[in-house]
Amino acid sequence: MIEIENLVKRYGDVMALDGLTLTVKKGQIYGFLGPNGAGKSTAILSTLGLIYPQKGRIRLFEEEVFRDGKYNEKQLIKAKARIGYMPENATLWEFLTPMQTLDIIGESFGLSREERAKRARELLELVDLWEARDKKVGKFSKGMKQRLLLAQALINDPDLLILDEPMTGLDPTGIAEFKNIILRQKKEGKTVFFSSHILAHVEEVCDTVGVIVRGKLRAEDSIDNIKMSFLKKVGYLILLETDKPVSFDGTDWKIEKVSETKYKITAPSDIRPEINEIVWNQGAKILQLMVRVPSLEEVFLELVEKNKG
Ligand SMILES: Nc1ncnc2c1ncn2[C@@H]1O[C@H](COP(=O)(O)OP(=O)(O)OP(=O)(O)O)[C@@H](O)[C@H]1O
Repeated sequence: MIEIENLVKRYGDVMALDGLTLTVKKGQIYGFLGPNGAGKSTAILSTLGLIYPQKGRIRLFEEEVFRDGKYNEKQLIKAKARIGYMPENATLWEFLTPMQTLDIIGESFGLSREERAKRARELLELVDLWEARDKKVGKFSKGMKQRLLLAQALINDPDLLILDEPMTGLDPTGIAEFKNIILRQKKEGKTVFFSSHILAHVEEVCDTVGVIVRGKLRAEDSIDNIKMSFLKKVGYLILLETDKPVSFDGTDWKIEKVSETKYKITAPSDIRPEINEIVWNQGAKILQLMVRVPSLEEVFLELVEKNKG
């Protein structure tokens, strides 16, 4: 659905995208994760043809829309008819009701009066705002506003939804509600690409995560696979029964002696068989061996730290 290749965007001296490459496949919920200023909004704005990168390629729905500084306007317009976009920090007309808001947006997409009324009802039910359909938006909570913005993005029944930081500023209930709506989109066969700098937003809901740091993608995979690739950093916490210290000389493992019988070991692969052998050969016994799989949070922070420059 989205293929970005070696995209470069400079704002004066600031290198916002430094050869960004990423792929979003049909039916995915793709979490575009990165710290503040990493280049997420720049990538999204480029995908929508709203800013001019200097180099690279962008394909949408398998058609090239951008190459080396130029958009193919015809293809871009065609692609955008199939995209729903929710910008970061978007504002609503506070003095209008959700019905009026969706009516105006529907009209701008060329929907007839009947279509607009039908679509508004479907969408307001979907985002759980039907009861509030005739209330002024100005009185809404942040969560209600975000859900209305999402309904707005869905007005043209898009195949691809692009959401820039949609959950920022929501409370836990708001986040849970938003995640549910996103999951429902996937069930309907839609593809969702959304950015966040908060890890908890992408965990649970995304099947694929791309991590951008300083304008480059540093990892792109399923959450499980990203964690697996960090298995080399897995730590084993070992409890031994021994009357003398055990030596791990000759291994390249990182050993931290917590006490005479307790060791924390970090190793680049699954070393469980070797640990057994070493300990056994020195007359000691393993009482407990715990594997410490890193959380996505740790993986993310590590990626950010490693690529900070
Ligand atoms: N219009 C602009 N003019 C100059 N520099 C800009 C402009 N827009 C963004 N930048 C810079 O480009 C870099 C990437 O910004 P971008 O907004 O794409 O990051 P982001 O990952 O979306 O950040 P956030 O999570 O804070 O929204 C940052 O250093 C930012 O300051």
